[in-house]
Amino acid sequence: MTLPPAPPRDRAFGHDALVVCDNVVRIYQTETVEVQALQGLDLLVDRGELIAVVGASGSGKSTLLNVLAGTDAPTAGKVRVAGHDLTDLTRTEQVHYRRHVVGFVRQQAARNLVPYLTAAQVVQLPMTIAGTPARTRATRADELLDLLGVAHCRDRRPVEMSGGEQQRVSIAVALANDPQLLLADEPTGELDSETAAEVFSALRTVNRELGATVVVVTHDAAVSGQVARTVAIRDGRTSSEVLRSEETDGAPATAEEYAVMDRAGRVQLPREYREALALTRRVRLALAADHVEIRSSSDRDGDA
Ligand SMILES: Nc1ncnc2c1ncn2[C@@H]1O[C@H](COP(=O)(O)OP(=O)(O)OP(=O)(O)O)[C@@H](O)[C@H]1O
Repeated sequence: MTLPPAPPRDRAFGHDALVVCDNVVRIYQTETVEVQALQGLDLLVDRGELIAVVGASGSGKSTLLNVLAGTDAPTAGKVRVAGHDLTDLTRTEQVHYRRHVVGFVRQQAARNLVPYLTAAQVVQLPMTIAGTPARTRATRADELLDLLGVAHCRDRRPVEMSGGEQQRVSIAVALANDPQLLLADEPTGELDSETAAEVFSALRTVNRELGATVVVVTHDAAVSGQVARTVAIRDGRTSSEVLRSEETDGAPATAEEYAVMDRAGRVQLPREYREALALTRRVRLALAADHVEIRSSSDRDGDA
């Protein structure tokens, strides 16, 4: 068949995305073993998106967040966030990046807060370190606590707050220096489902009201069910994405799952598809008018 004319070539991969992961590899080397935590991961996140990252334990989710946070460096590949090339930062740039460009919320609220500081004081802490004037610090801390629905915790220390309140204050701390990217690693992991929904709703609020781009790692199916885009990581690579449309009057919300194709054209076929048609080693590809066919080549299997 005649191929349609090729579209113009892409500009630089993800040239207008806020987050660009291009073939990112992270290998942990210990004395006895080598673990490939990220194995050529590609990911683009646009400014203003809120995405969920899901995947089995050990698939590389936390490694990805640590790389994006600038606290871990990839072994190979490119990572760019808001124009900062994370594989090429000087010490000073690294400090600036972690202080101003990204905010991080960890699963354990205790690691986000300080036991002897009140909510207002702990939200002001990153601003003090950044040299923000006292009056601005106090006003911004109050505004953030208010936006996150925890203004009543202003003068309370962590022990005087519930788990959900602690995590909402943690989000305020992460947003103190107005980062462009907010990263959250299982922020609802230690909460019951009702409290988890409140914390997740707070993440949606900051995404909507402050325009922060949010990447949240979660095991919580309810969370990934509420975002427009869920990216699944398998064996250190992005393997599939679910895109959801919002419910509009009359039309129900829809969710559609897509396989991810990398820049070299590689797509991972789900195991159940491969098993159903006994697809192994080699397959036949054929281009049709609006799709590509993949067929078993079992008749020729066994060839060298
Ligand atoms: N510092 C490290 N040294 C050695 N191996 C590591 C290190 N950190 C992570 N790994 C390994 O890298 C792989 C990916 O780990 P990672 O923590 O990113 O997975 P995850 O998807 O976040 O898992 P979980 O959902 O359990 O938190 C795992 O096999 C893990 O054991």
